[in-house]
Amino acid sequence: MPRIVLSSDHAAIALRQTIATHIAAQGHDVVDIGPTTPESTHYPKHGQAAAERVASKDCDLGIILCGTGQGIMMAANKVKGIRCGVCSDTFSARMIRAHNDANMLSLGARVIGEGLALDIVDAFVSTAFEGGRHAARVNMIEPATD
Ligand SMILES: O=C(CO)[C@H](O)[C@H](O)[C@H](O)COP(=O)(O)O
Repeated sequence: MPRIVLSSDHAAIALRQTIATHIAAQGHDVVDIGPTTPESTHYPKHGQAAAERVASKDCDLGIILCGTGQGIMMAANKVKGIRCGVCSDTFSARMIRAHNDANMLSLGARVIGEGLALDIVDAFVSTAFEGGRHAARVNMIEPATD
């Protein structure tokens, strides 16, 4: 089971906590780095903090949320080694794993409801990268450093 880091800004605390409970019940090792209090905060620092957990390989995957999912995704993708996509449908959630080897998923808590969010999360965490022809393309996004 992958170890999964979660983070959000103030716009998505309740949905993030629901997702954390959901994937923990599936047996995933969940690292929820908050925040837990509802004060307004700044999505870039939360996106970057989660991305650094994934980039350092402390965690295998990351799930981040803000109001739209867009700003926190932009921040996460600035961290070397991160491939993060915003998803509002399950097909995209499967494809960003299968074809793009995305290691982070971003969700918009003001865009989608809880049921769809959990389905998207399930699609993301249960899909493996297909490799093959997709590997060369993913390598063009960012050359491997290992
Ligand atoms: O959606 C967002 C960025 O893409 C974030 O949730 C922002 O925090 C949002 O824009 C904040 O809006 P708010 O009116 O300050 O809650």
